[in-house]
Amino acid sequence: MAGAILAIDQGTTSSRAIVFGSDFQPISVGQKEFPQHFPRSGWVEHDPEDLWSTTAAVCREALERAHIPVADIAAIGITNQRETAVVWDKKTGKPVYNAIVWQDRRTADVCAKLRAAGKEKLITSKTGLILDPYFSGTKVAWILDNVEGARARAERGELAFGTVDSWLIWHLTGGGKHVTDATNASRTLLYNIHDNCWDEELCDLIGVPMSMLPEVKDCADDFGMSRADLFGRPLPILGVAGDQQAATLGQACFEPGMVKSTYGTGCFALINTGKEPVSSQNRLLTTIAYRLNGETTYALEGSIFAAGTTVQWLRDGLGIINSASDTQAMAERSSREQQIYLVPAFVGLGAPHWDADARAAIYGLTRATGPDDFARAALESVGYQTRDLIDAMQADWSAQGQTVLRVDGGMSASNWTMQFLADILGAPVDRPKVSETTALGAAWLAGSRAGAWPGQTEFSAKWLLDRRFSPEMEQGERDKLLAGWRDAVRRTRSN
Ligand SMILES: Nc1ncnc2c1ncn2[C@@H]1O[C@H](COP(=O)(O)OP(=O)(O)O)[C@@H](O)[C@H]1O
Ligand SMILES: O=P(O)(O)OC[C@H](O)CO
Repeated sequence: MAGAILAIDQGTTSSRAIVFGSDFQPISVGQKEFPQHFPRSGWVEHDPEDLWSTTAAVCREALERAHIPVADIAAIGITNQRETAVVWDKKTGKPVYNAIVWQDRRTADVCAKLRAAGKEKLITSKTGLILDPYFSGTKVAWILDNVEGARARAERGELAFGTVDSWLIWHLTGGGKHVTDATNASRTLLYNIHDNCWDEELCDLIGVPMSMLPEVKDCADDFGMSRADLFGRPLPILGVAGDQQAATLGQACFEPGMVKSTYGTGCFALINTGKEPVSSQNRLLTTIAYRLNGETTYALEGSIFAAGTTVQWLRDGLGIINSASDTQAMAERSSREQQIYLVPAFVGLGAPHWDADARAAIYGLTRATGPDDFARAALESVGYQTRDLIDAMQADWSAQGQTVLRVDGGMSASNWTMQFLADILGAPVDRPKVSETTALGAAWLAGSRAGAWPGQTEFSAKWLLDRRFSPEMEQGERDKLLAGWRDAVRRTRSN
């Protein structure tokens, strides 16, 4: 099948590769988990060598399982966990420290100092981001300041910084290319999203020498050729986007006002706001949705740190479920008499609260509360948090109008959760047939650049609905539940 694409999805907990046919359907998948390192409370690291070795292995696995000649692969597309920072030696390709992961909070004090120095407004106006340890810039500076000799080496031009896409491309191309795309660059705190370039003032302020930074390309662009020995022949890398932006493309959210929400470990909702960046009054992020043919399309993003991870906590922390899908029957059994609220601030609260010090809490327990009610509260917390994001989006951008939410990610498989989401939003929730929207978005970038896949209009027309969840809840009930949720969040916040 000519026109097939190898899509790499390097995520927080696993590396995946999917071969898509020219009909946009997955042909084969390879997936490998890798170790998470938690050296101290609030620190999260990955070994960069693991990111690369698992990626190379899953690519080979997917290619073998596809049972098609490698010559039929038109291109490689890459999508990745965003913000995670890798610093390596330009000569040897060896990392100088582990990758510091997006969830890592170690630079909270650096952010607090910058805030106290009155720098947040400047940073937000240029980057569209909030001054938070979530983003790459302060993580890179931490490596330079804490690994012996690293800052001097960086200043001599010997070290490279990259988000995970850059690190993978460096290795895929045999160390020849130090590149990234505009979406990944827009998550670093170092990139000016209005001028579309690295920002010297921000690099000075945060302490990252500009010689470390990769060249920034469009999302569909020439990122180099893979080494001939890796997959049997060199393959062109023609598409790159951060995973949430890739999901936005895979969901064909090309029109202003279209919004997608991805439910994996966390939840990330992006609304396409068109060619003009909308600056948020409600603590959402302004970010680059995609850059194609030199033209930038922007999005407002709401990032929530706990969605599927709350279900994992029911399994691994409380031991009340064996597998994530058990929650469906439990939530169905739970009595509405039991109105408990779980605010899943396990690593603080993300948008729109940005409260790094809040910790999770449960309210409304009685002697009759049981495991079924905990499961329901966990699933409901995902709906409530999404509602908070959508409210913020509507307040920021009046052009939005009626919301139809396109959903994807592992947790969107939960029918109960998706129905509650529609109920609490009071708006329809659409789940597509292809659940691998993140990888599909990367594949579309590469496939369209290769000329093997169609452009936006035809691709959008092929987006197929699996199921629409329509709101069934009475307005009075919704208002009552939301009032209880807001009260629970207020009591959980540290600020
Ligand atoms: N049927 C289900 N019901 C509830 N949660 C689910 C279900 N299936 C998967 N999940 C949750 O979805 C998450 C996995 O989604 P995935 O998109 O693979 O995440 P990631 O890419 O962040 O690793 C897990 O946290 C899991 O608990
Ligand atoms: O790897 P995921 O799917 O958990 O996504 C991580 C996000 O890109 C973090 O911003």
